[in-house]
Amino acid sequence: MVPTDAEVLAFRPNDLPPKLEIDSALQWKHDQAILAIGELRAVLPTLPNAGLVTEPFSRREAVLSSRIEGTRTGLEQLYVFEKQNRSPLADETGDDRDAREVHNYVTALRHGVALLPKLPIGHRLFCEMHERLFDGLGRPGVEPGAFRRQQNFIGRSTHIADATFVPPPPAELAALTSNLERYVNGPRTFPVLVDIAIAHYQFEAIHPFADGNGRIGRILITLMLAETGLLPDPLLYLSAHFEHNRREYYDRLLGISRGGDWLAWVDFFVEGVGIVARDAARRARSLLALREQTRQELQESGQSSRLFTLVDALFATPVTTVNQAMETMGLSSYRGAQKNVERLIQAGFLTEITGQRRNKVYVAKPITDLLDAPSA
Ligand SMILES: Nc1ncnc2c1ncn2[C@@H]1O[C@H](COP(=O)(O)OP(=O)(O)OP(=O)(O)O)[C@@H](O)[C@H]1O
Repeated sequence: MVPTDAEVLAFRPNDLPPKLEIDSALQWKHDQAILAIGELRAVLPTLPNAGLVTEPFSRREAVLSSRIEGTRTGLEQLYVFEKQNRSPLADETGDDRDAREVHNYVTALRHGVALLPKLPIGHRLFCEMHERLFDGLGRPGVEPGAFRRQQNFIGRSTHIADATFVPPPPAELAALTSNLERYVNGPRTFPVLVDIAIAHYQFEAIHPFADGNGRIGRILITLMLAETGLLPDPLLYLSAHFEHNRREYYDRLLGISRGGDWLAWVDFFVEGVGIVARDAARRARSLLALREQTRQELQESGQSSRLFTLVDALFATPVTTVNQAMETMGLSSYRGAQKNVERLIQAGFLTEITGQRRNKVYVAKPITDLLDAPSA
């Protein structure tokens, strides 16, 4: 514990690595999780292209990770925001910030992945992603891309004295982050998923930003998973597991700071990896099956192969407009594109969602439903 200028004691996490004994039960769970990742990896060569899953999975992650912290934007609204740069929810609230924040998560994640070959996972990379996460949000007290200069705390009350957890004071952040950076980029200390669980906890315990720590820390998990080479693309996201078990997620993190209970957290994390990897493999297979079925139905009803181009584009981004469809299909006539969109509406594949006379937006509901479906 270290003093703060708010007259409460703050928690300073110990430098990594922690003292941790991996027992045979945890090792077994770890091996099962690695097998589940292998199951997901095995689906990839059967896909026409990786974008069929990487694009939609990153959107699903953005929605779920942001939802842990209370945003309301769903998958469909995110897609519409990306298409129109405005949120359908803004009609009720006049406020686009919720959707923009989820969209920013996609951008921050993508930016982090793009920087991976150039930067070590650490201070600069975290700040680069944080800058994207808060871009254009104008959140008071948050400096996008910069570590906090103030003491912060976690808890329901607005008084630090009643906080559940008080992270280290700003003066400690640089040294703690350097230690985390050395750990993350150094040789593995524990089995790989255990090291990633440790890094996520440490990042959350440091809580280097005024806001956005949960989300940057969850992107850190995906970046570390991508670095392991277990999967060729960033495809594995833990937010569904954390969102589903939010209380336990928070309690397990707190359990380390309060009682050094690393095992319970690592066990919860590793089990989660197995669950989300199997779920991702199932979802990828279902997407592929839906694509095959849709193509077959269109073929049987004598549709042109141009329409398949549109269907395939919808699997990467399940929202379109007539103008966009025209471009995707390489058509020169608006009317021609409109006819094709109507064919997909009749086939039950596209649904208009704005209810407007102009600027109509069409969503491929069979795809968004499949992505939105709760984990089995
Ligand atoms: N006891 C705890 N110790 C350390 N980290 C915790 C603890 N409880 C929760 N957390 C982490 O802190 C995150 C919340 O921190 P923060 O508010 O900075 O993140 P966020 O992504 O911005 O969320 P929000 O959108 O609410 O601001 C949680 O998502 C979780 O990852």
